[in-house]
Amino acid sequence: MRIAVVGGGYVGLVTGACFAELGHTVDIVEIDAGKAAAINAGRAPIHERGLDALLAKHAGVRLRAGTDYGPVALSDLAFICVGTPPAADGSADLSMVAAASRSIGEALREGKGAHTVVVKSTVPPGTTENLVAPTVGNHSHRADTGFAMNPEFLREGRAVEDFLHPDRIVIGSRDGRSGDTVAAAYTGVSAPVVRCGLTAAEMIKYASNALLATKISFANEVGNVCKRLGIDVYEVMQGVGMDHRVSPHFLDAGAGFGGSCFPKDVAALVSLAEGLGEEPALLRSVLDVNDRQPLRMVRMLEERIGDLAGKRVAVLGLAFKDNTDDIREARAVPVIAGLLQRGAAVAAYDPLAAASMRRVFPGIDYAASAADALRGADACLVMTEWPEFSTLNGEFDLMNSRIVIEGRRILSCDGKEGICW
Ligand SMILES: NC(=O)C1=CN([C@@H]2O[C@H](COP(=O)(O)OP(=O)(O)OC[C@H]3O[C@@H](n4cnc5c(N)ncnc54)[C@H](O)[C@@H]3O)[C@@H](O)[C@H]2O)C=CC1
Ligand SMILES: O=C(O)[C@H]1O[C@H](OP(=O)(O)OP(=O)(O)OC[C@H]2O[C@@H](n3ccc(=O)[nH]c3=O)[C@H](O)[C@@H]2O)[C@H](O)[C@@H](O)[C@@H]1O
Repeated sequence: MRIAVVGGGYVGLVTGACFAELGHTVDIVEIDAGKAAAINAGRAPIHERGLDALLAKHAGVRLRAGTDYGPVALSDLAFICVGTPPAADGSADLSMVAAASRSIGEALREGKGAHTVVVKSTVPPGTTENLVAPTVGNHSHRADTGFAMNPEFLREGRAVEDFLHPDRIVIGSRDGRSGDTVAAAYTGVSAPVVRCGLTAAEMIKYASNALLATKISFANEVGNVCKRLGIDVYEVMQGVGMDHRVSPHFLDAGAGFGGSCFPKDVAALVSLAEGLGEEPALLRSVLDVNDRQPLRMVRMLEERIGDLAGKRVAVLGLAFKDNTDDIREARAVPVIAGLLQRGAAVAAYDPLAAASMRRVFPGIDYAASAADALRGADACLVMTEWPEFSTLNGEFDLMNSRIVIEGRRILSCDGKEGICW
């Protein structure tokens, strides 16, 4: 099959590389010429386990990237994988989806045979039907294009594995042929396929992210009560998660959820619900609890050591989670801002994300290792679940005092004296 992937970011590049691995011929259309060149040179512009190996195997062979939409006209399937960032009011900004749809429409004017346009970006219910399909149609002047919606559930840092071994593949379509063509592209991936309408597929994605985010905020709210009671929320949630109706996943309390998706997708669902005249009280609370968690950590530290002015605080972990250099909505950002506001000096360390964070906070110290960040620190806040932090132990002895607040339950050192969450 010939597949065009529009947008070569986290989702587009992983989608393109994995479809090439499944045997398809893939063209990535990416407006950023630098990214396209890197992909063609076999260099992943993002850090994703397994991606370099796929690029080494397929770049220049079955996988090509460029800024030109020409390959769309030759494709059986064109996947839209551009960003849908939050607008100022929390709703999804669909300008990139609209622009991509226009360009796809123009390209399809030259196309022969059957084409299916597939939305993979996370978009509010109704977008494929009411924005993408009419925009493509108005610019292609064709009525024979098929449309499908195939949401993506991959996690950053585990994207290749998630794409090739998903829990399910959701395919929304308004005609059977389009849905069948998308399903055929996944031949070789073993997973149940959910077939539904376009709008239901869009809603499945929002509802999935919103439910996962809700589990985390629920665990955090219960965790805050557990803290007052002097009991361990992880022990409590382990007991709760053993009920198969709940599942043990996404019940880890701590600093709250970050990343480019949960905060924006829950906000977009809130905005959508409000626009429809609903009162999304639960979803608003999910965001509210999440917004408060990072500063709770700073306040816990103040309760513990008093005024933070002039204190040196090590912040371990800057990425929004482990195995990525992505700092979008990372919980370390409000924590560092809160520490600086209180006059503390920050020594930060992250195995991958220091360069990105330096653009946000150029004036703080960036250490080359966790040990360097901890040396001489009065306290430490752990913000990311990096596996390498789990083995830290003697390094905490380099601190002035062994006060460590875990925003992620990752430390396994013995003698957890002074260590709390
Ligand atoms: N990052 C993630 O883990 C996941 C993201 N999603 C969703 O997938 C979508 C894409 O997200 P990311 O890949 O993270 O975004 P991204 O920002 O990393 O990548 C989007 C890419 O599209 C390119 N682009 C923008 N407009 C274009 C146009 N008109 N033509 C060609 N290329 C264009 C940009 O230059 C950028 O490289 C979003 O809707 C997001 O919510 C869904 C599942 C997982
Ligand atoms: O739509 C998306 O973009 C993606 O959003 C999330 O993936 P991702 O944001 O990459 O990362 P997660 O592993 O879900 O973690 C998100 C945040 O929640 C936090 N988290 C996660 C689990 C938990 O129990 N507690 C918790 O605080 C993590 O530390 C991280 O900050 C979803 O897990 C993916 O299924 C989805 O495709």
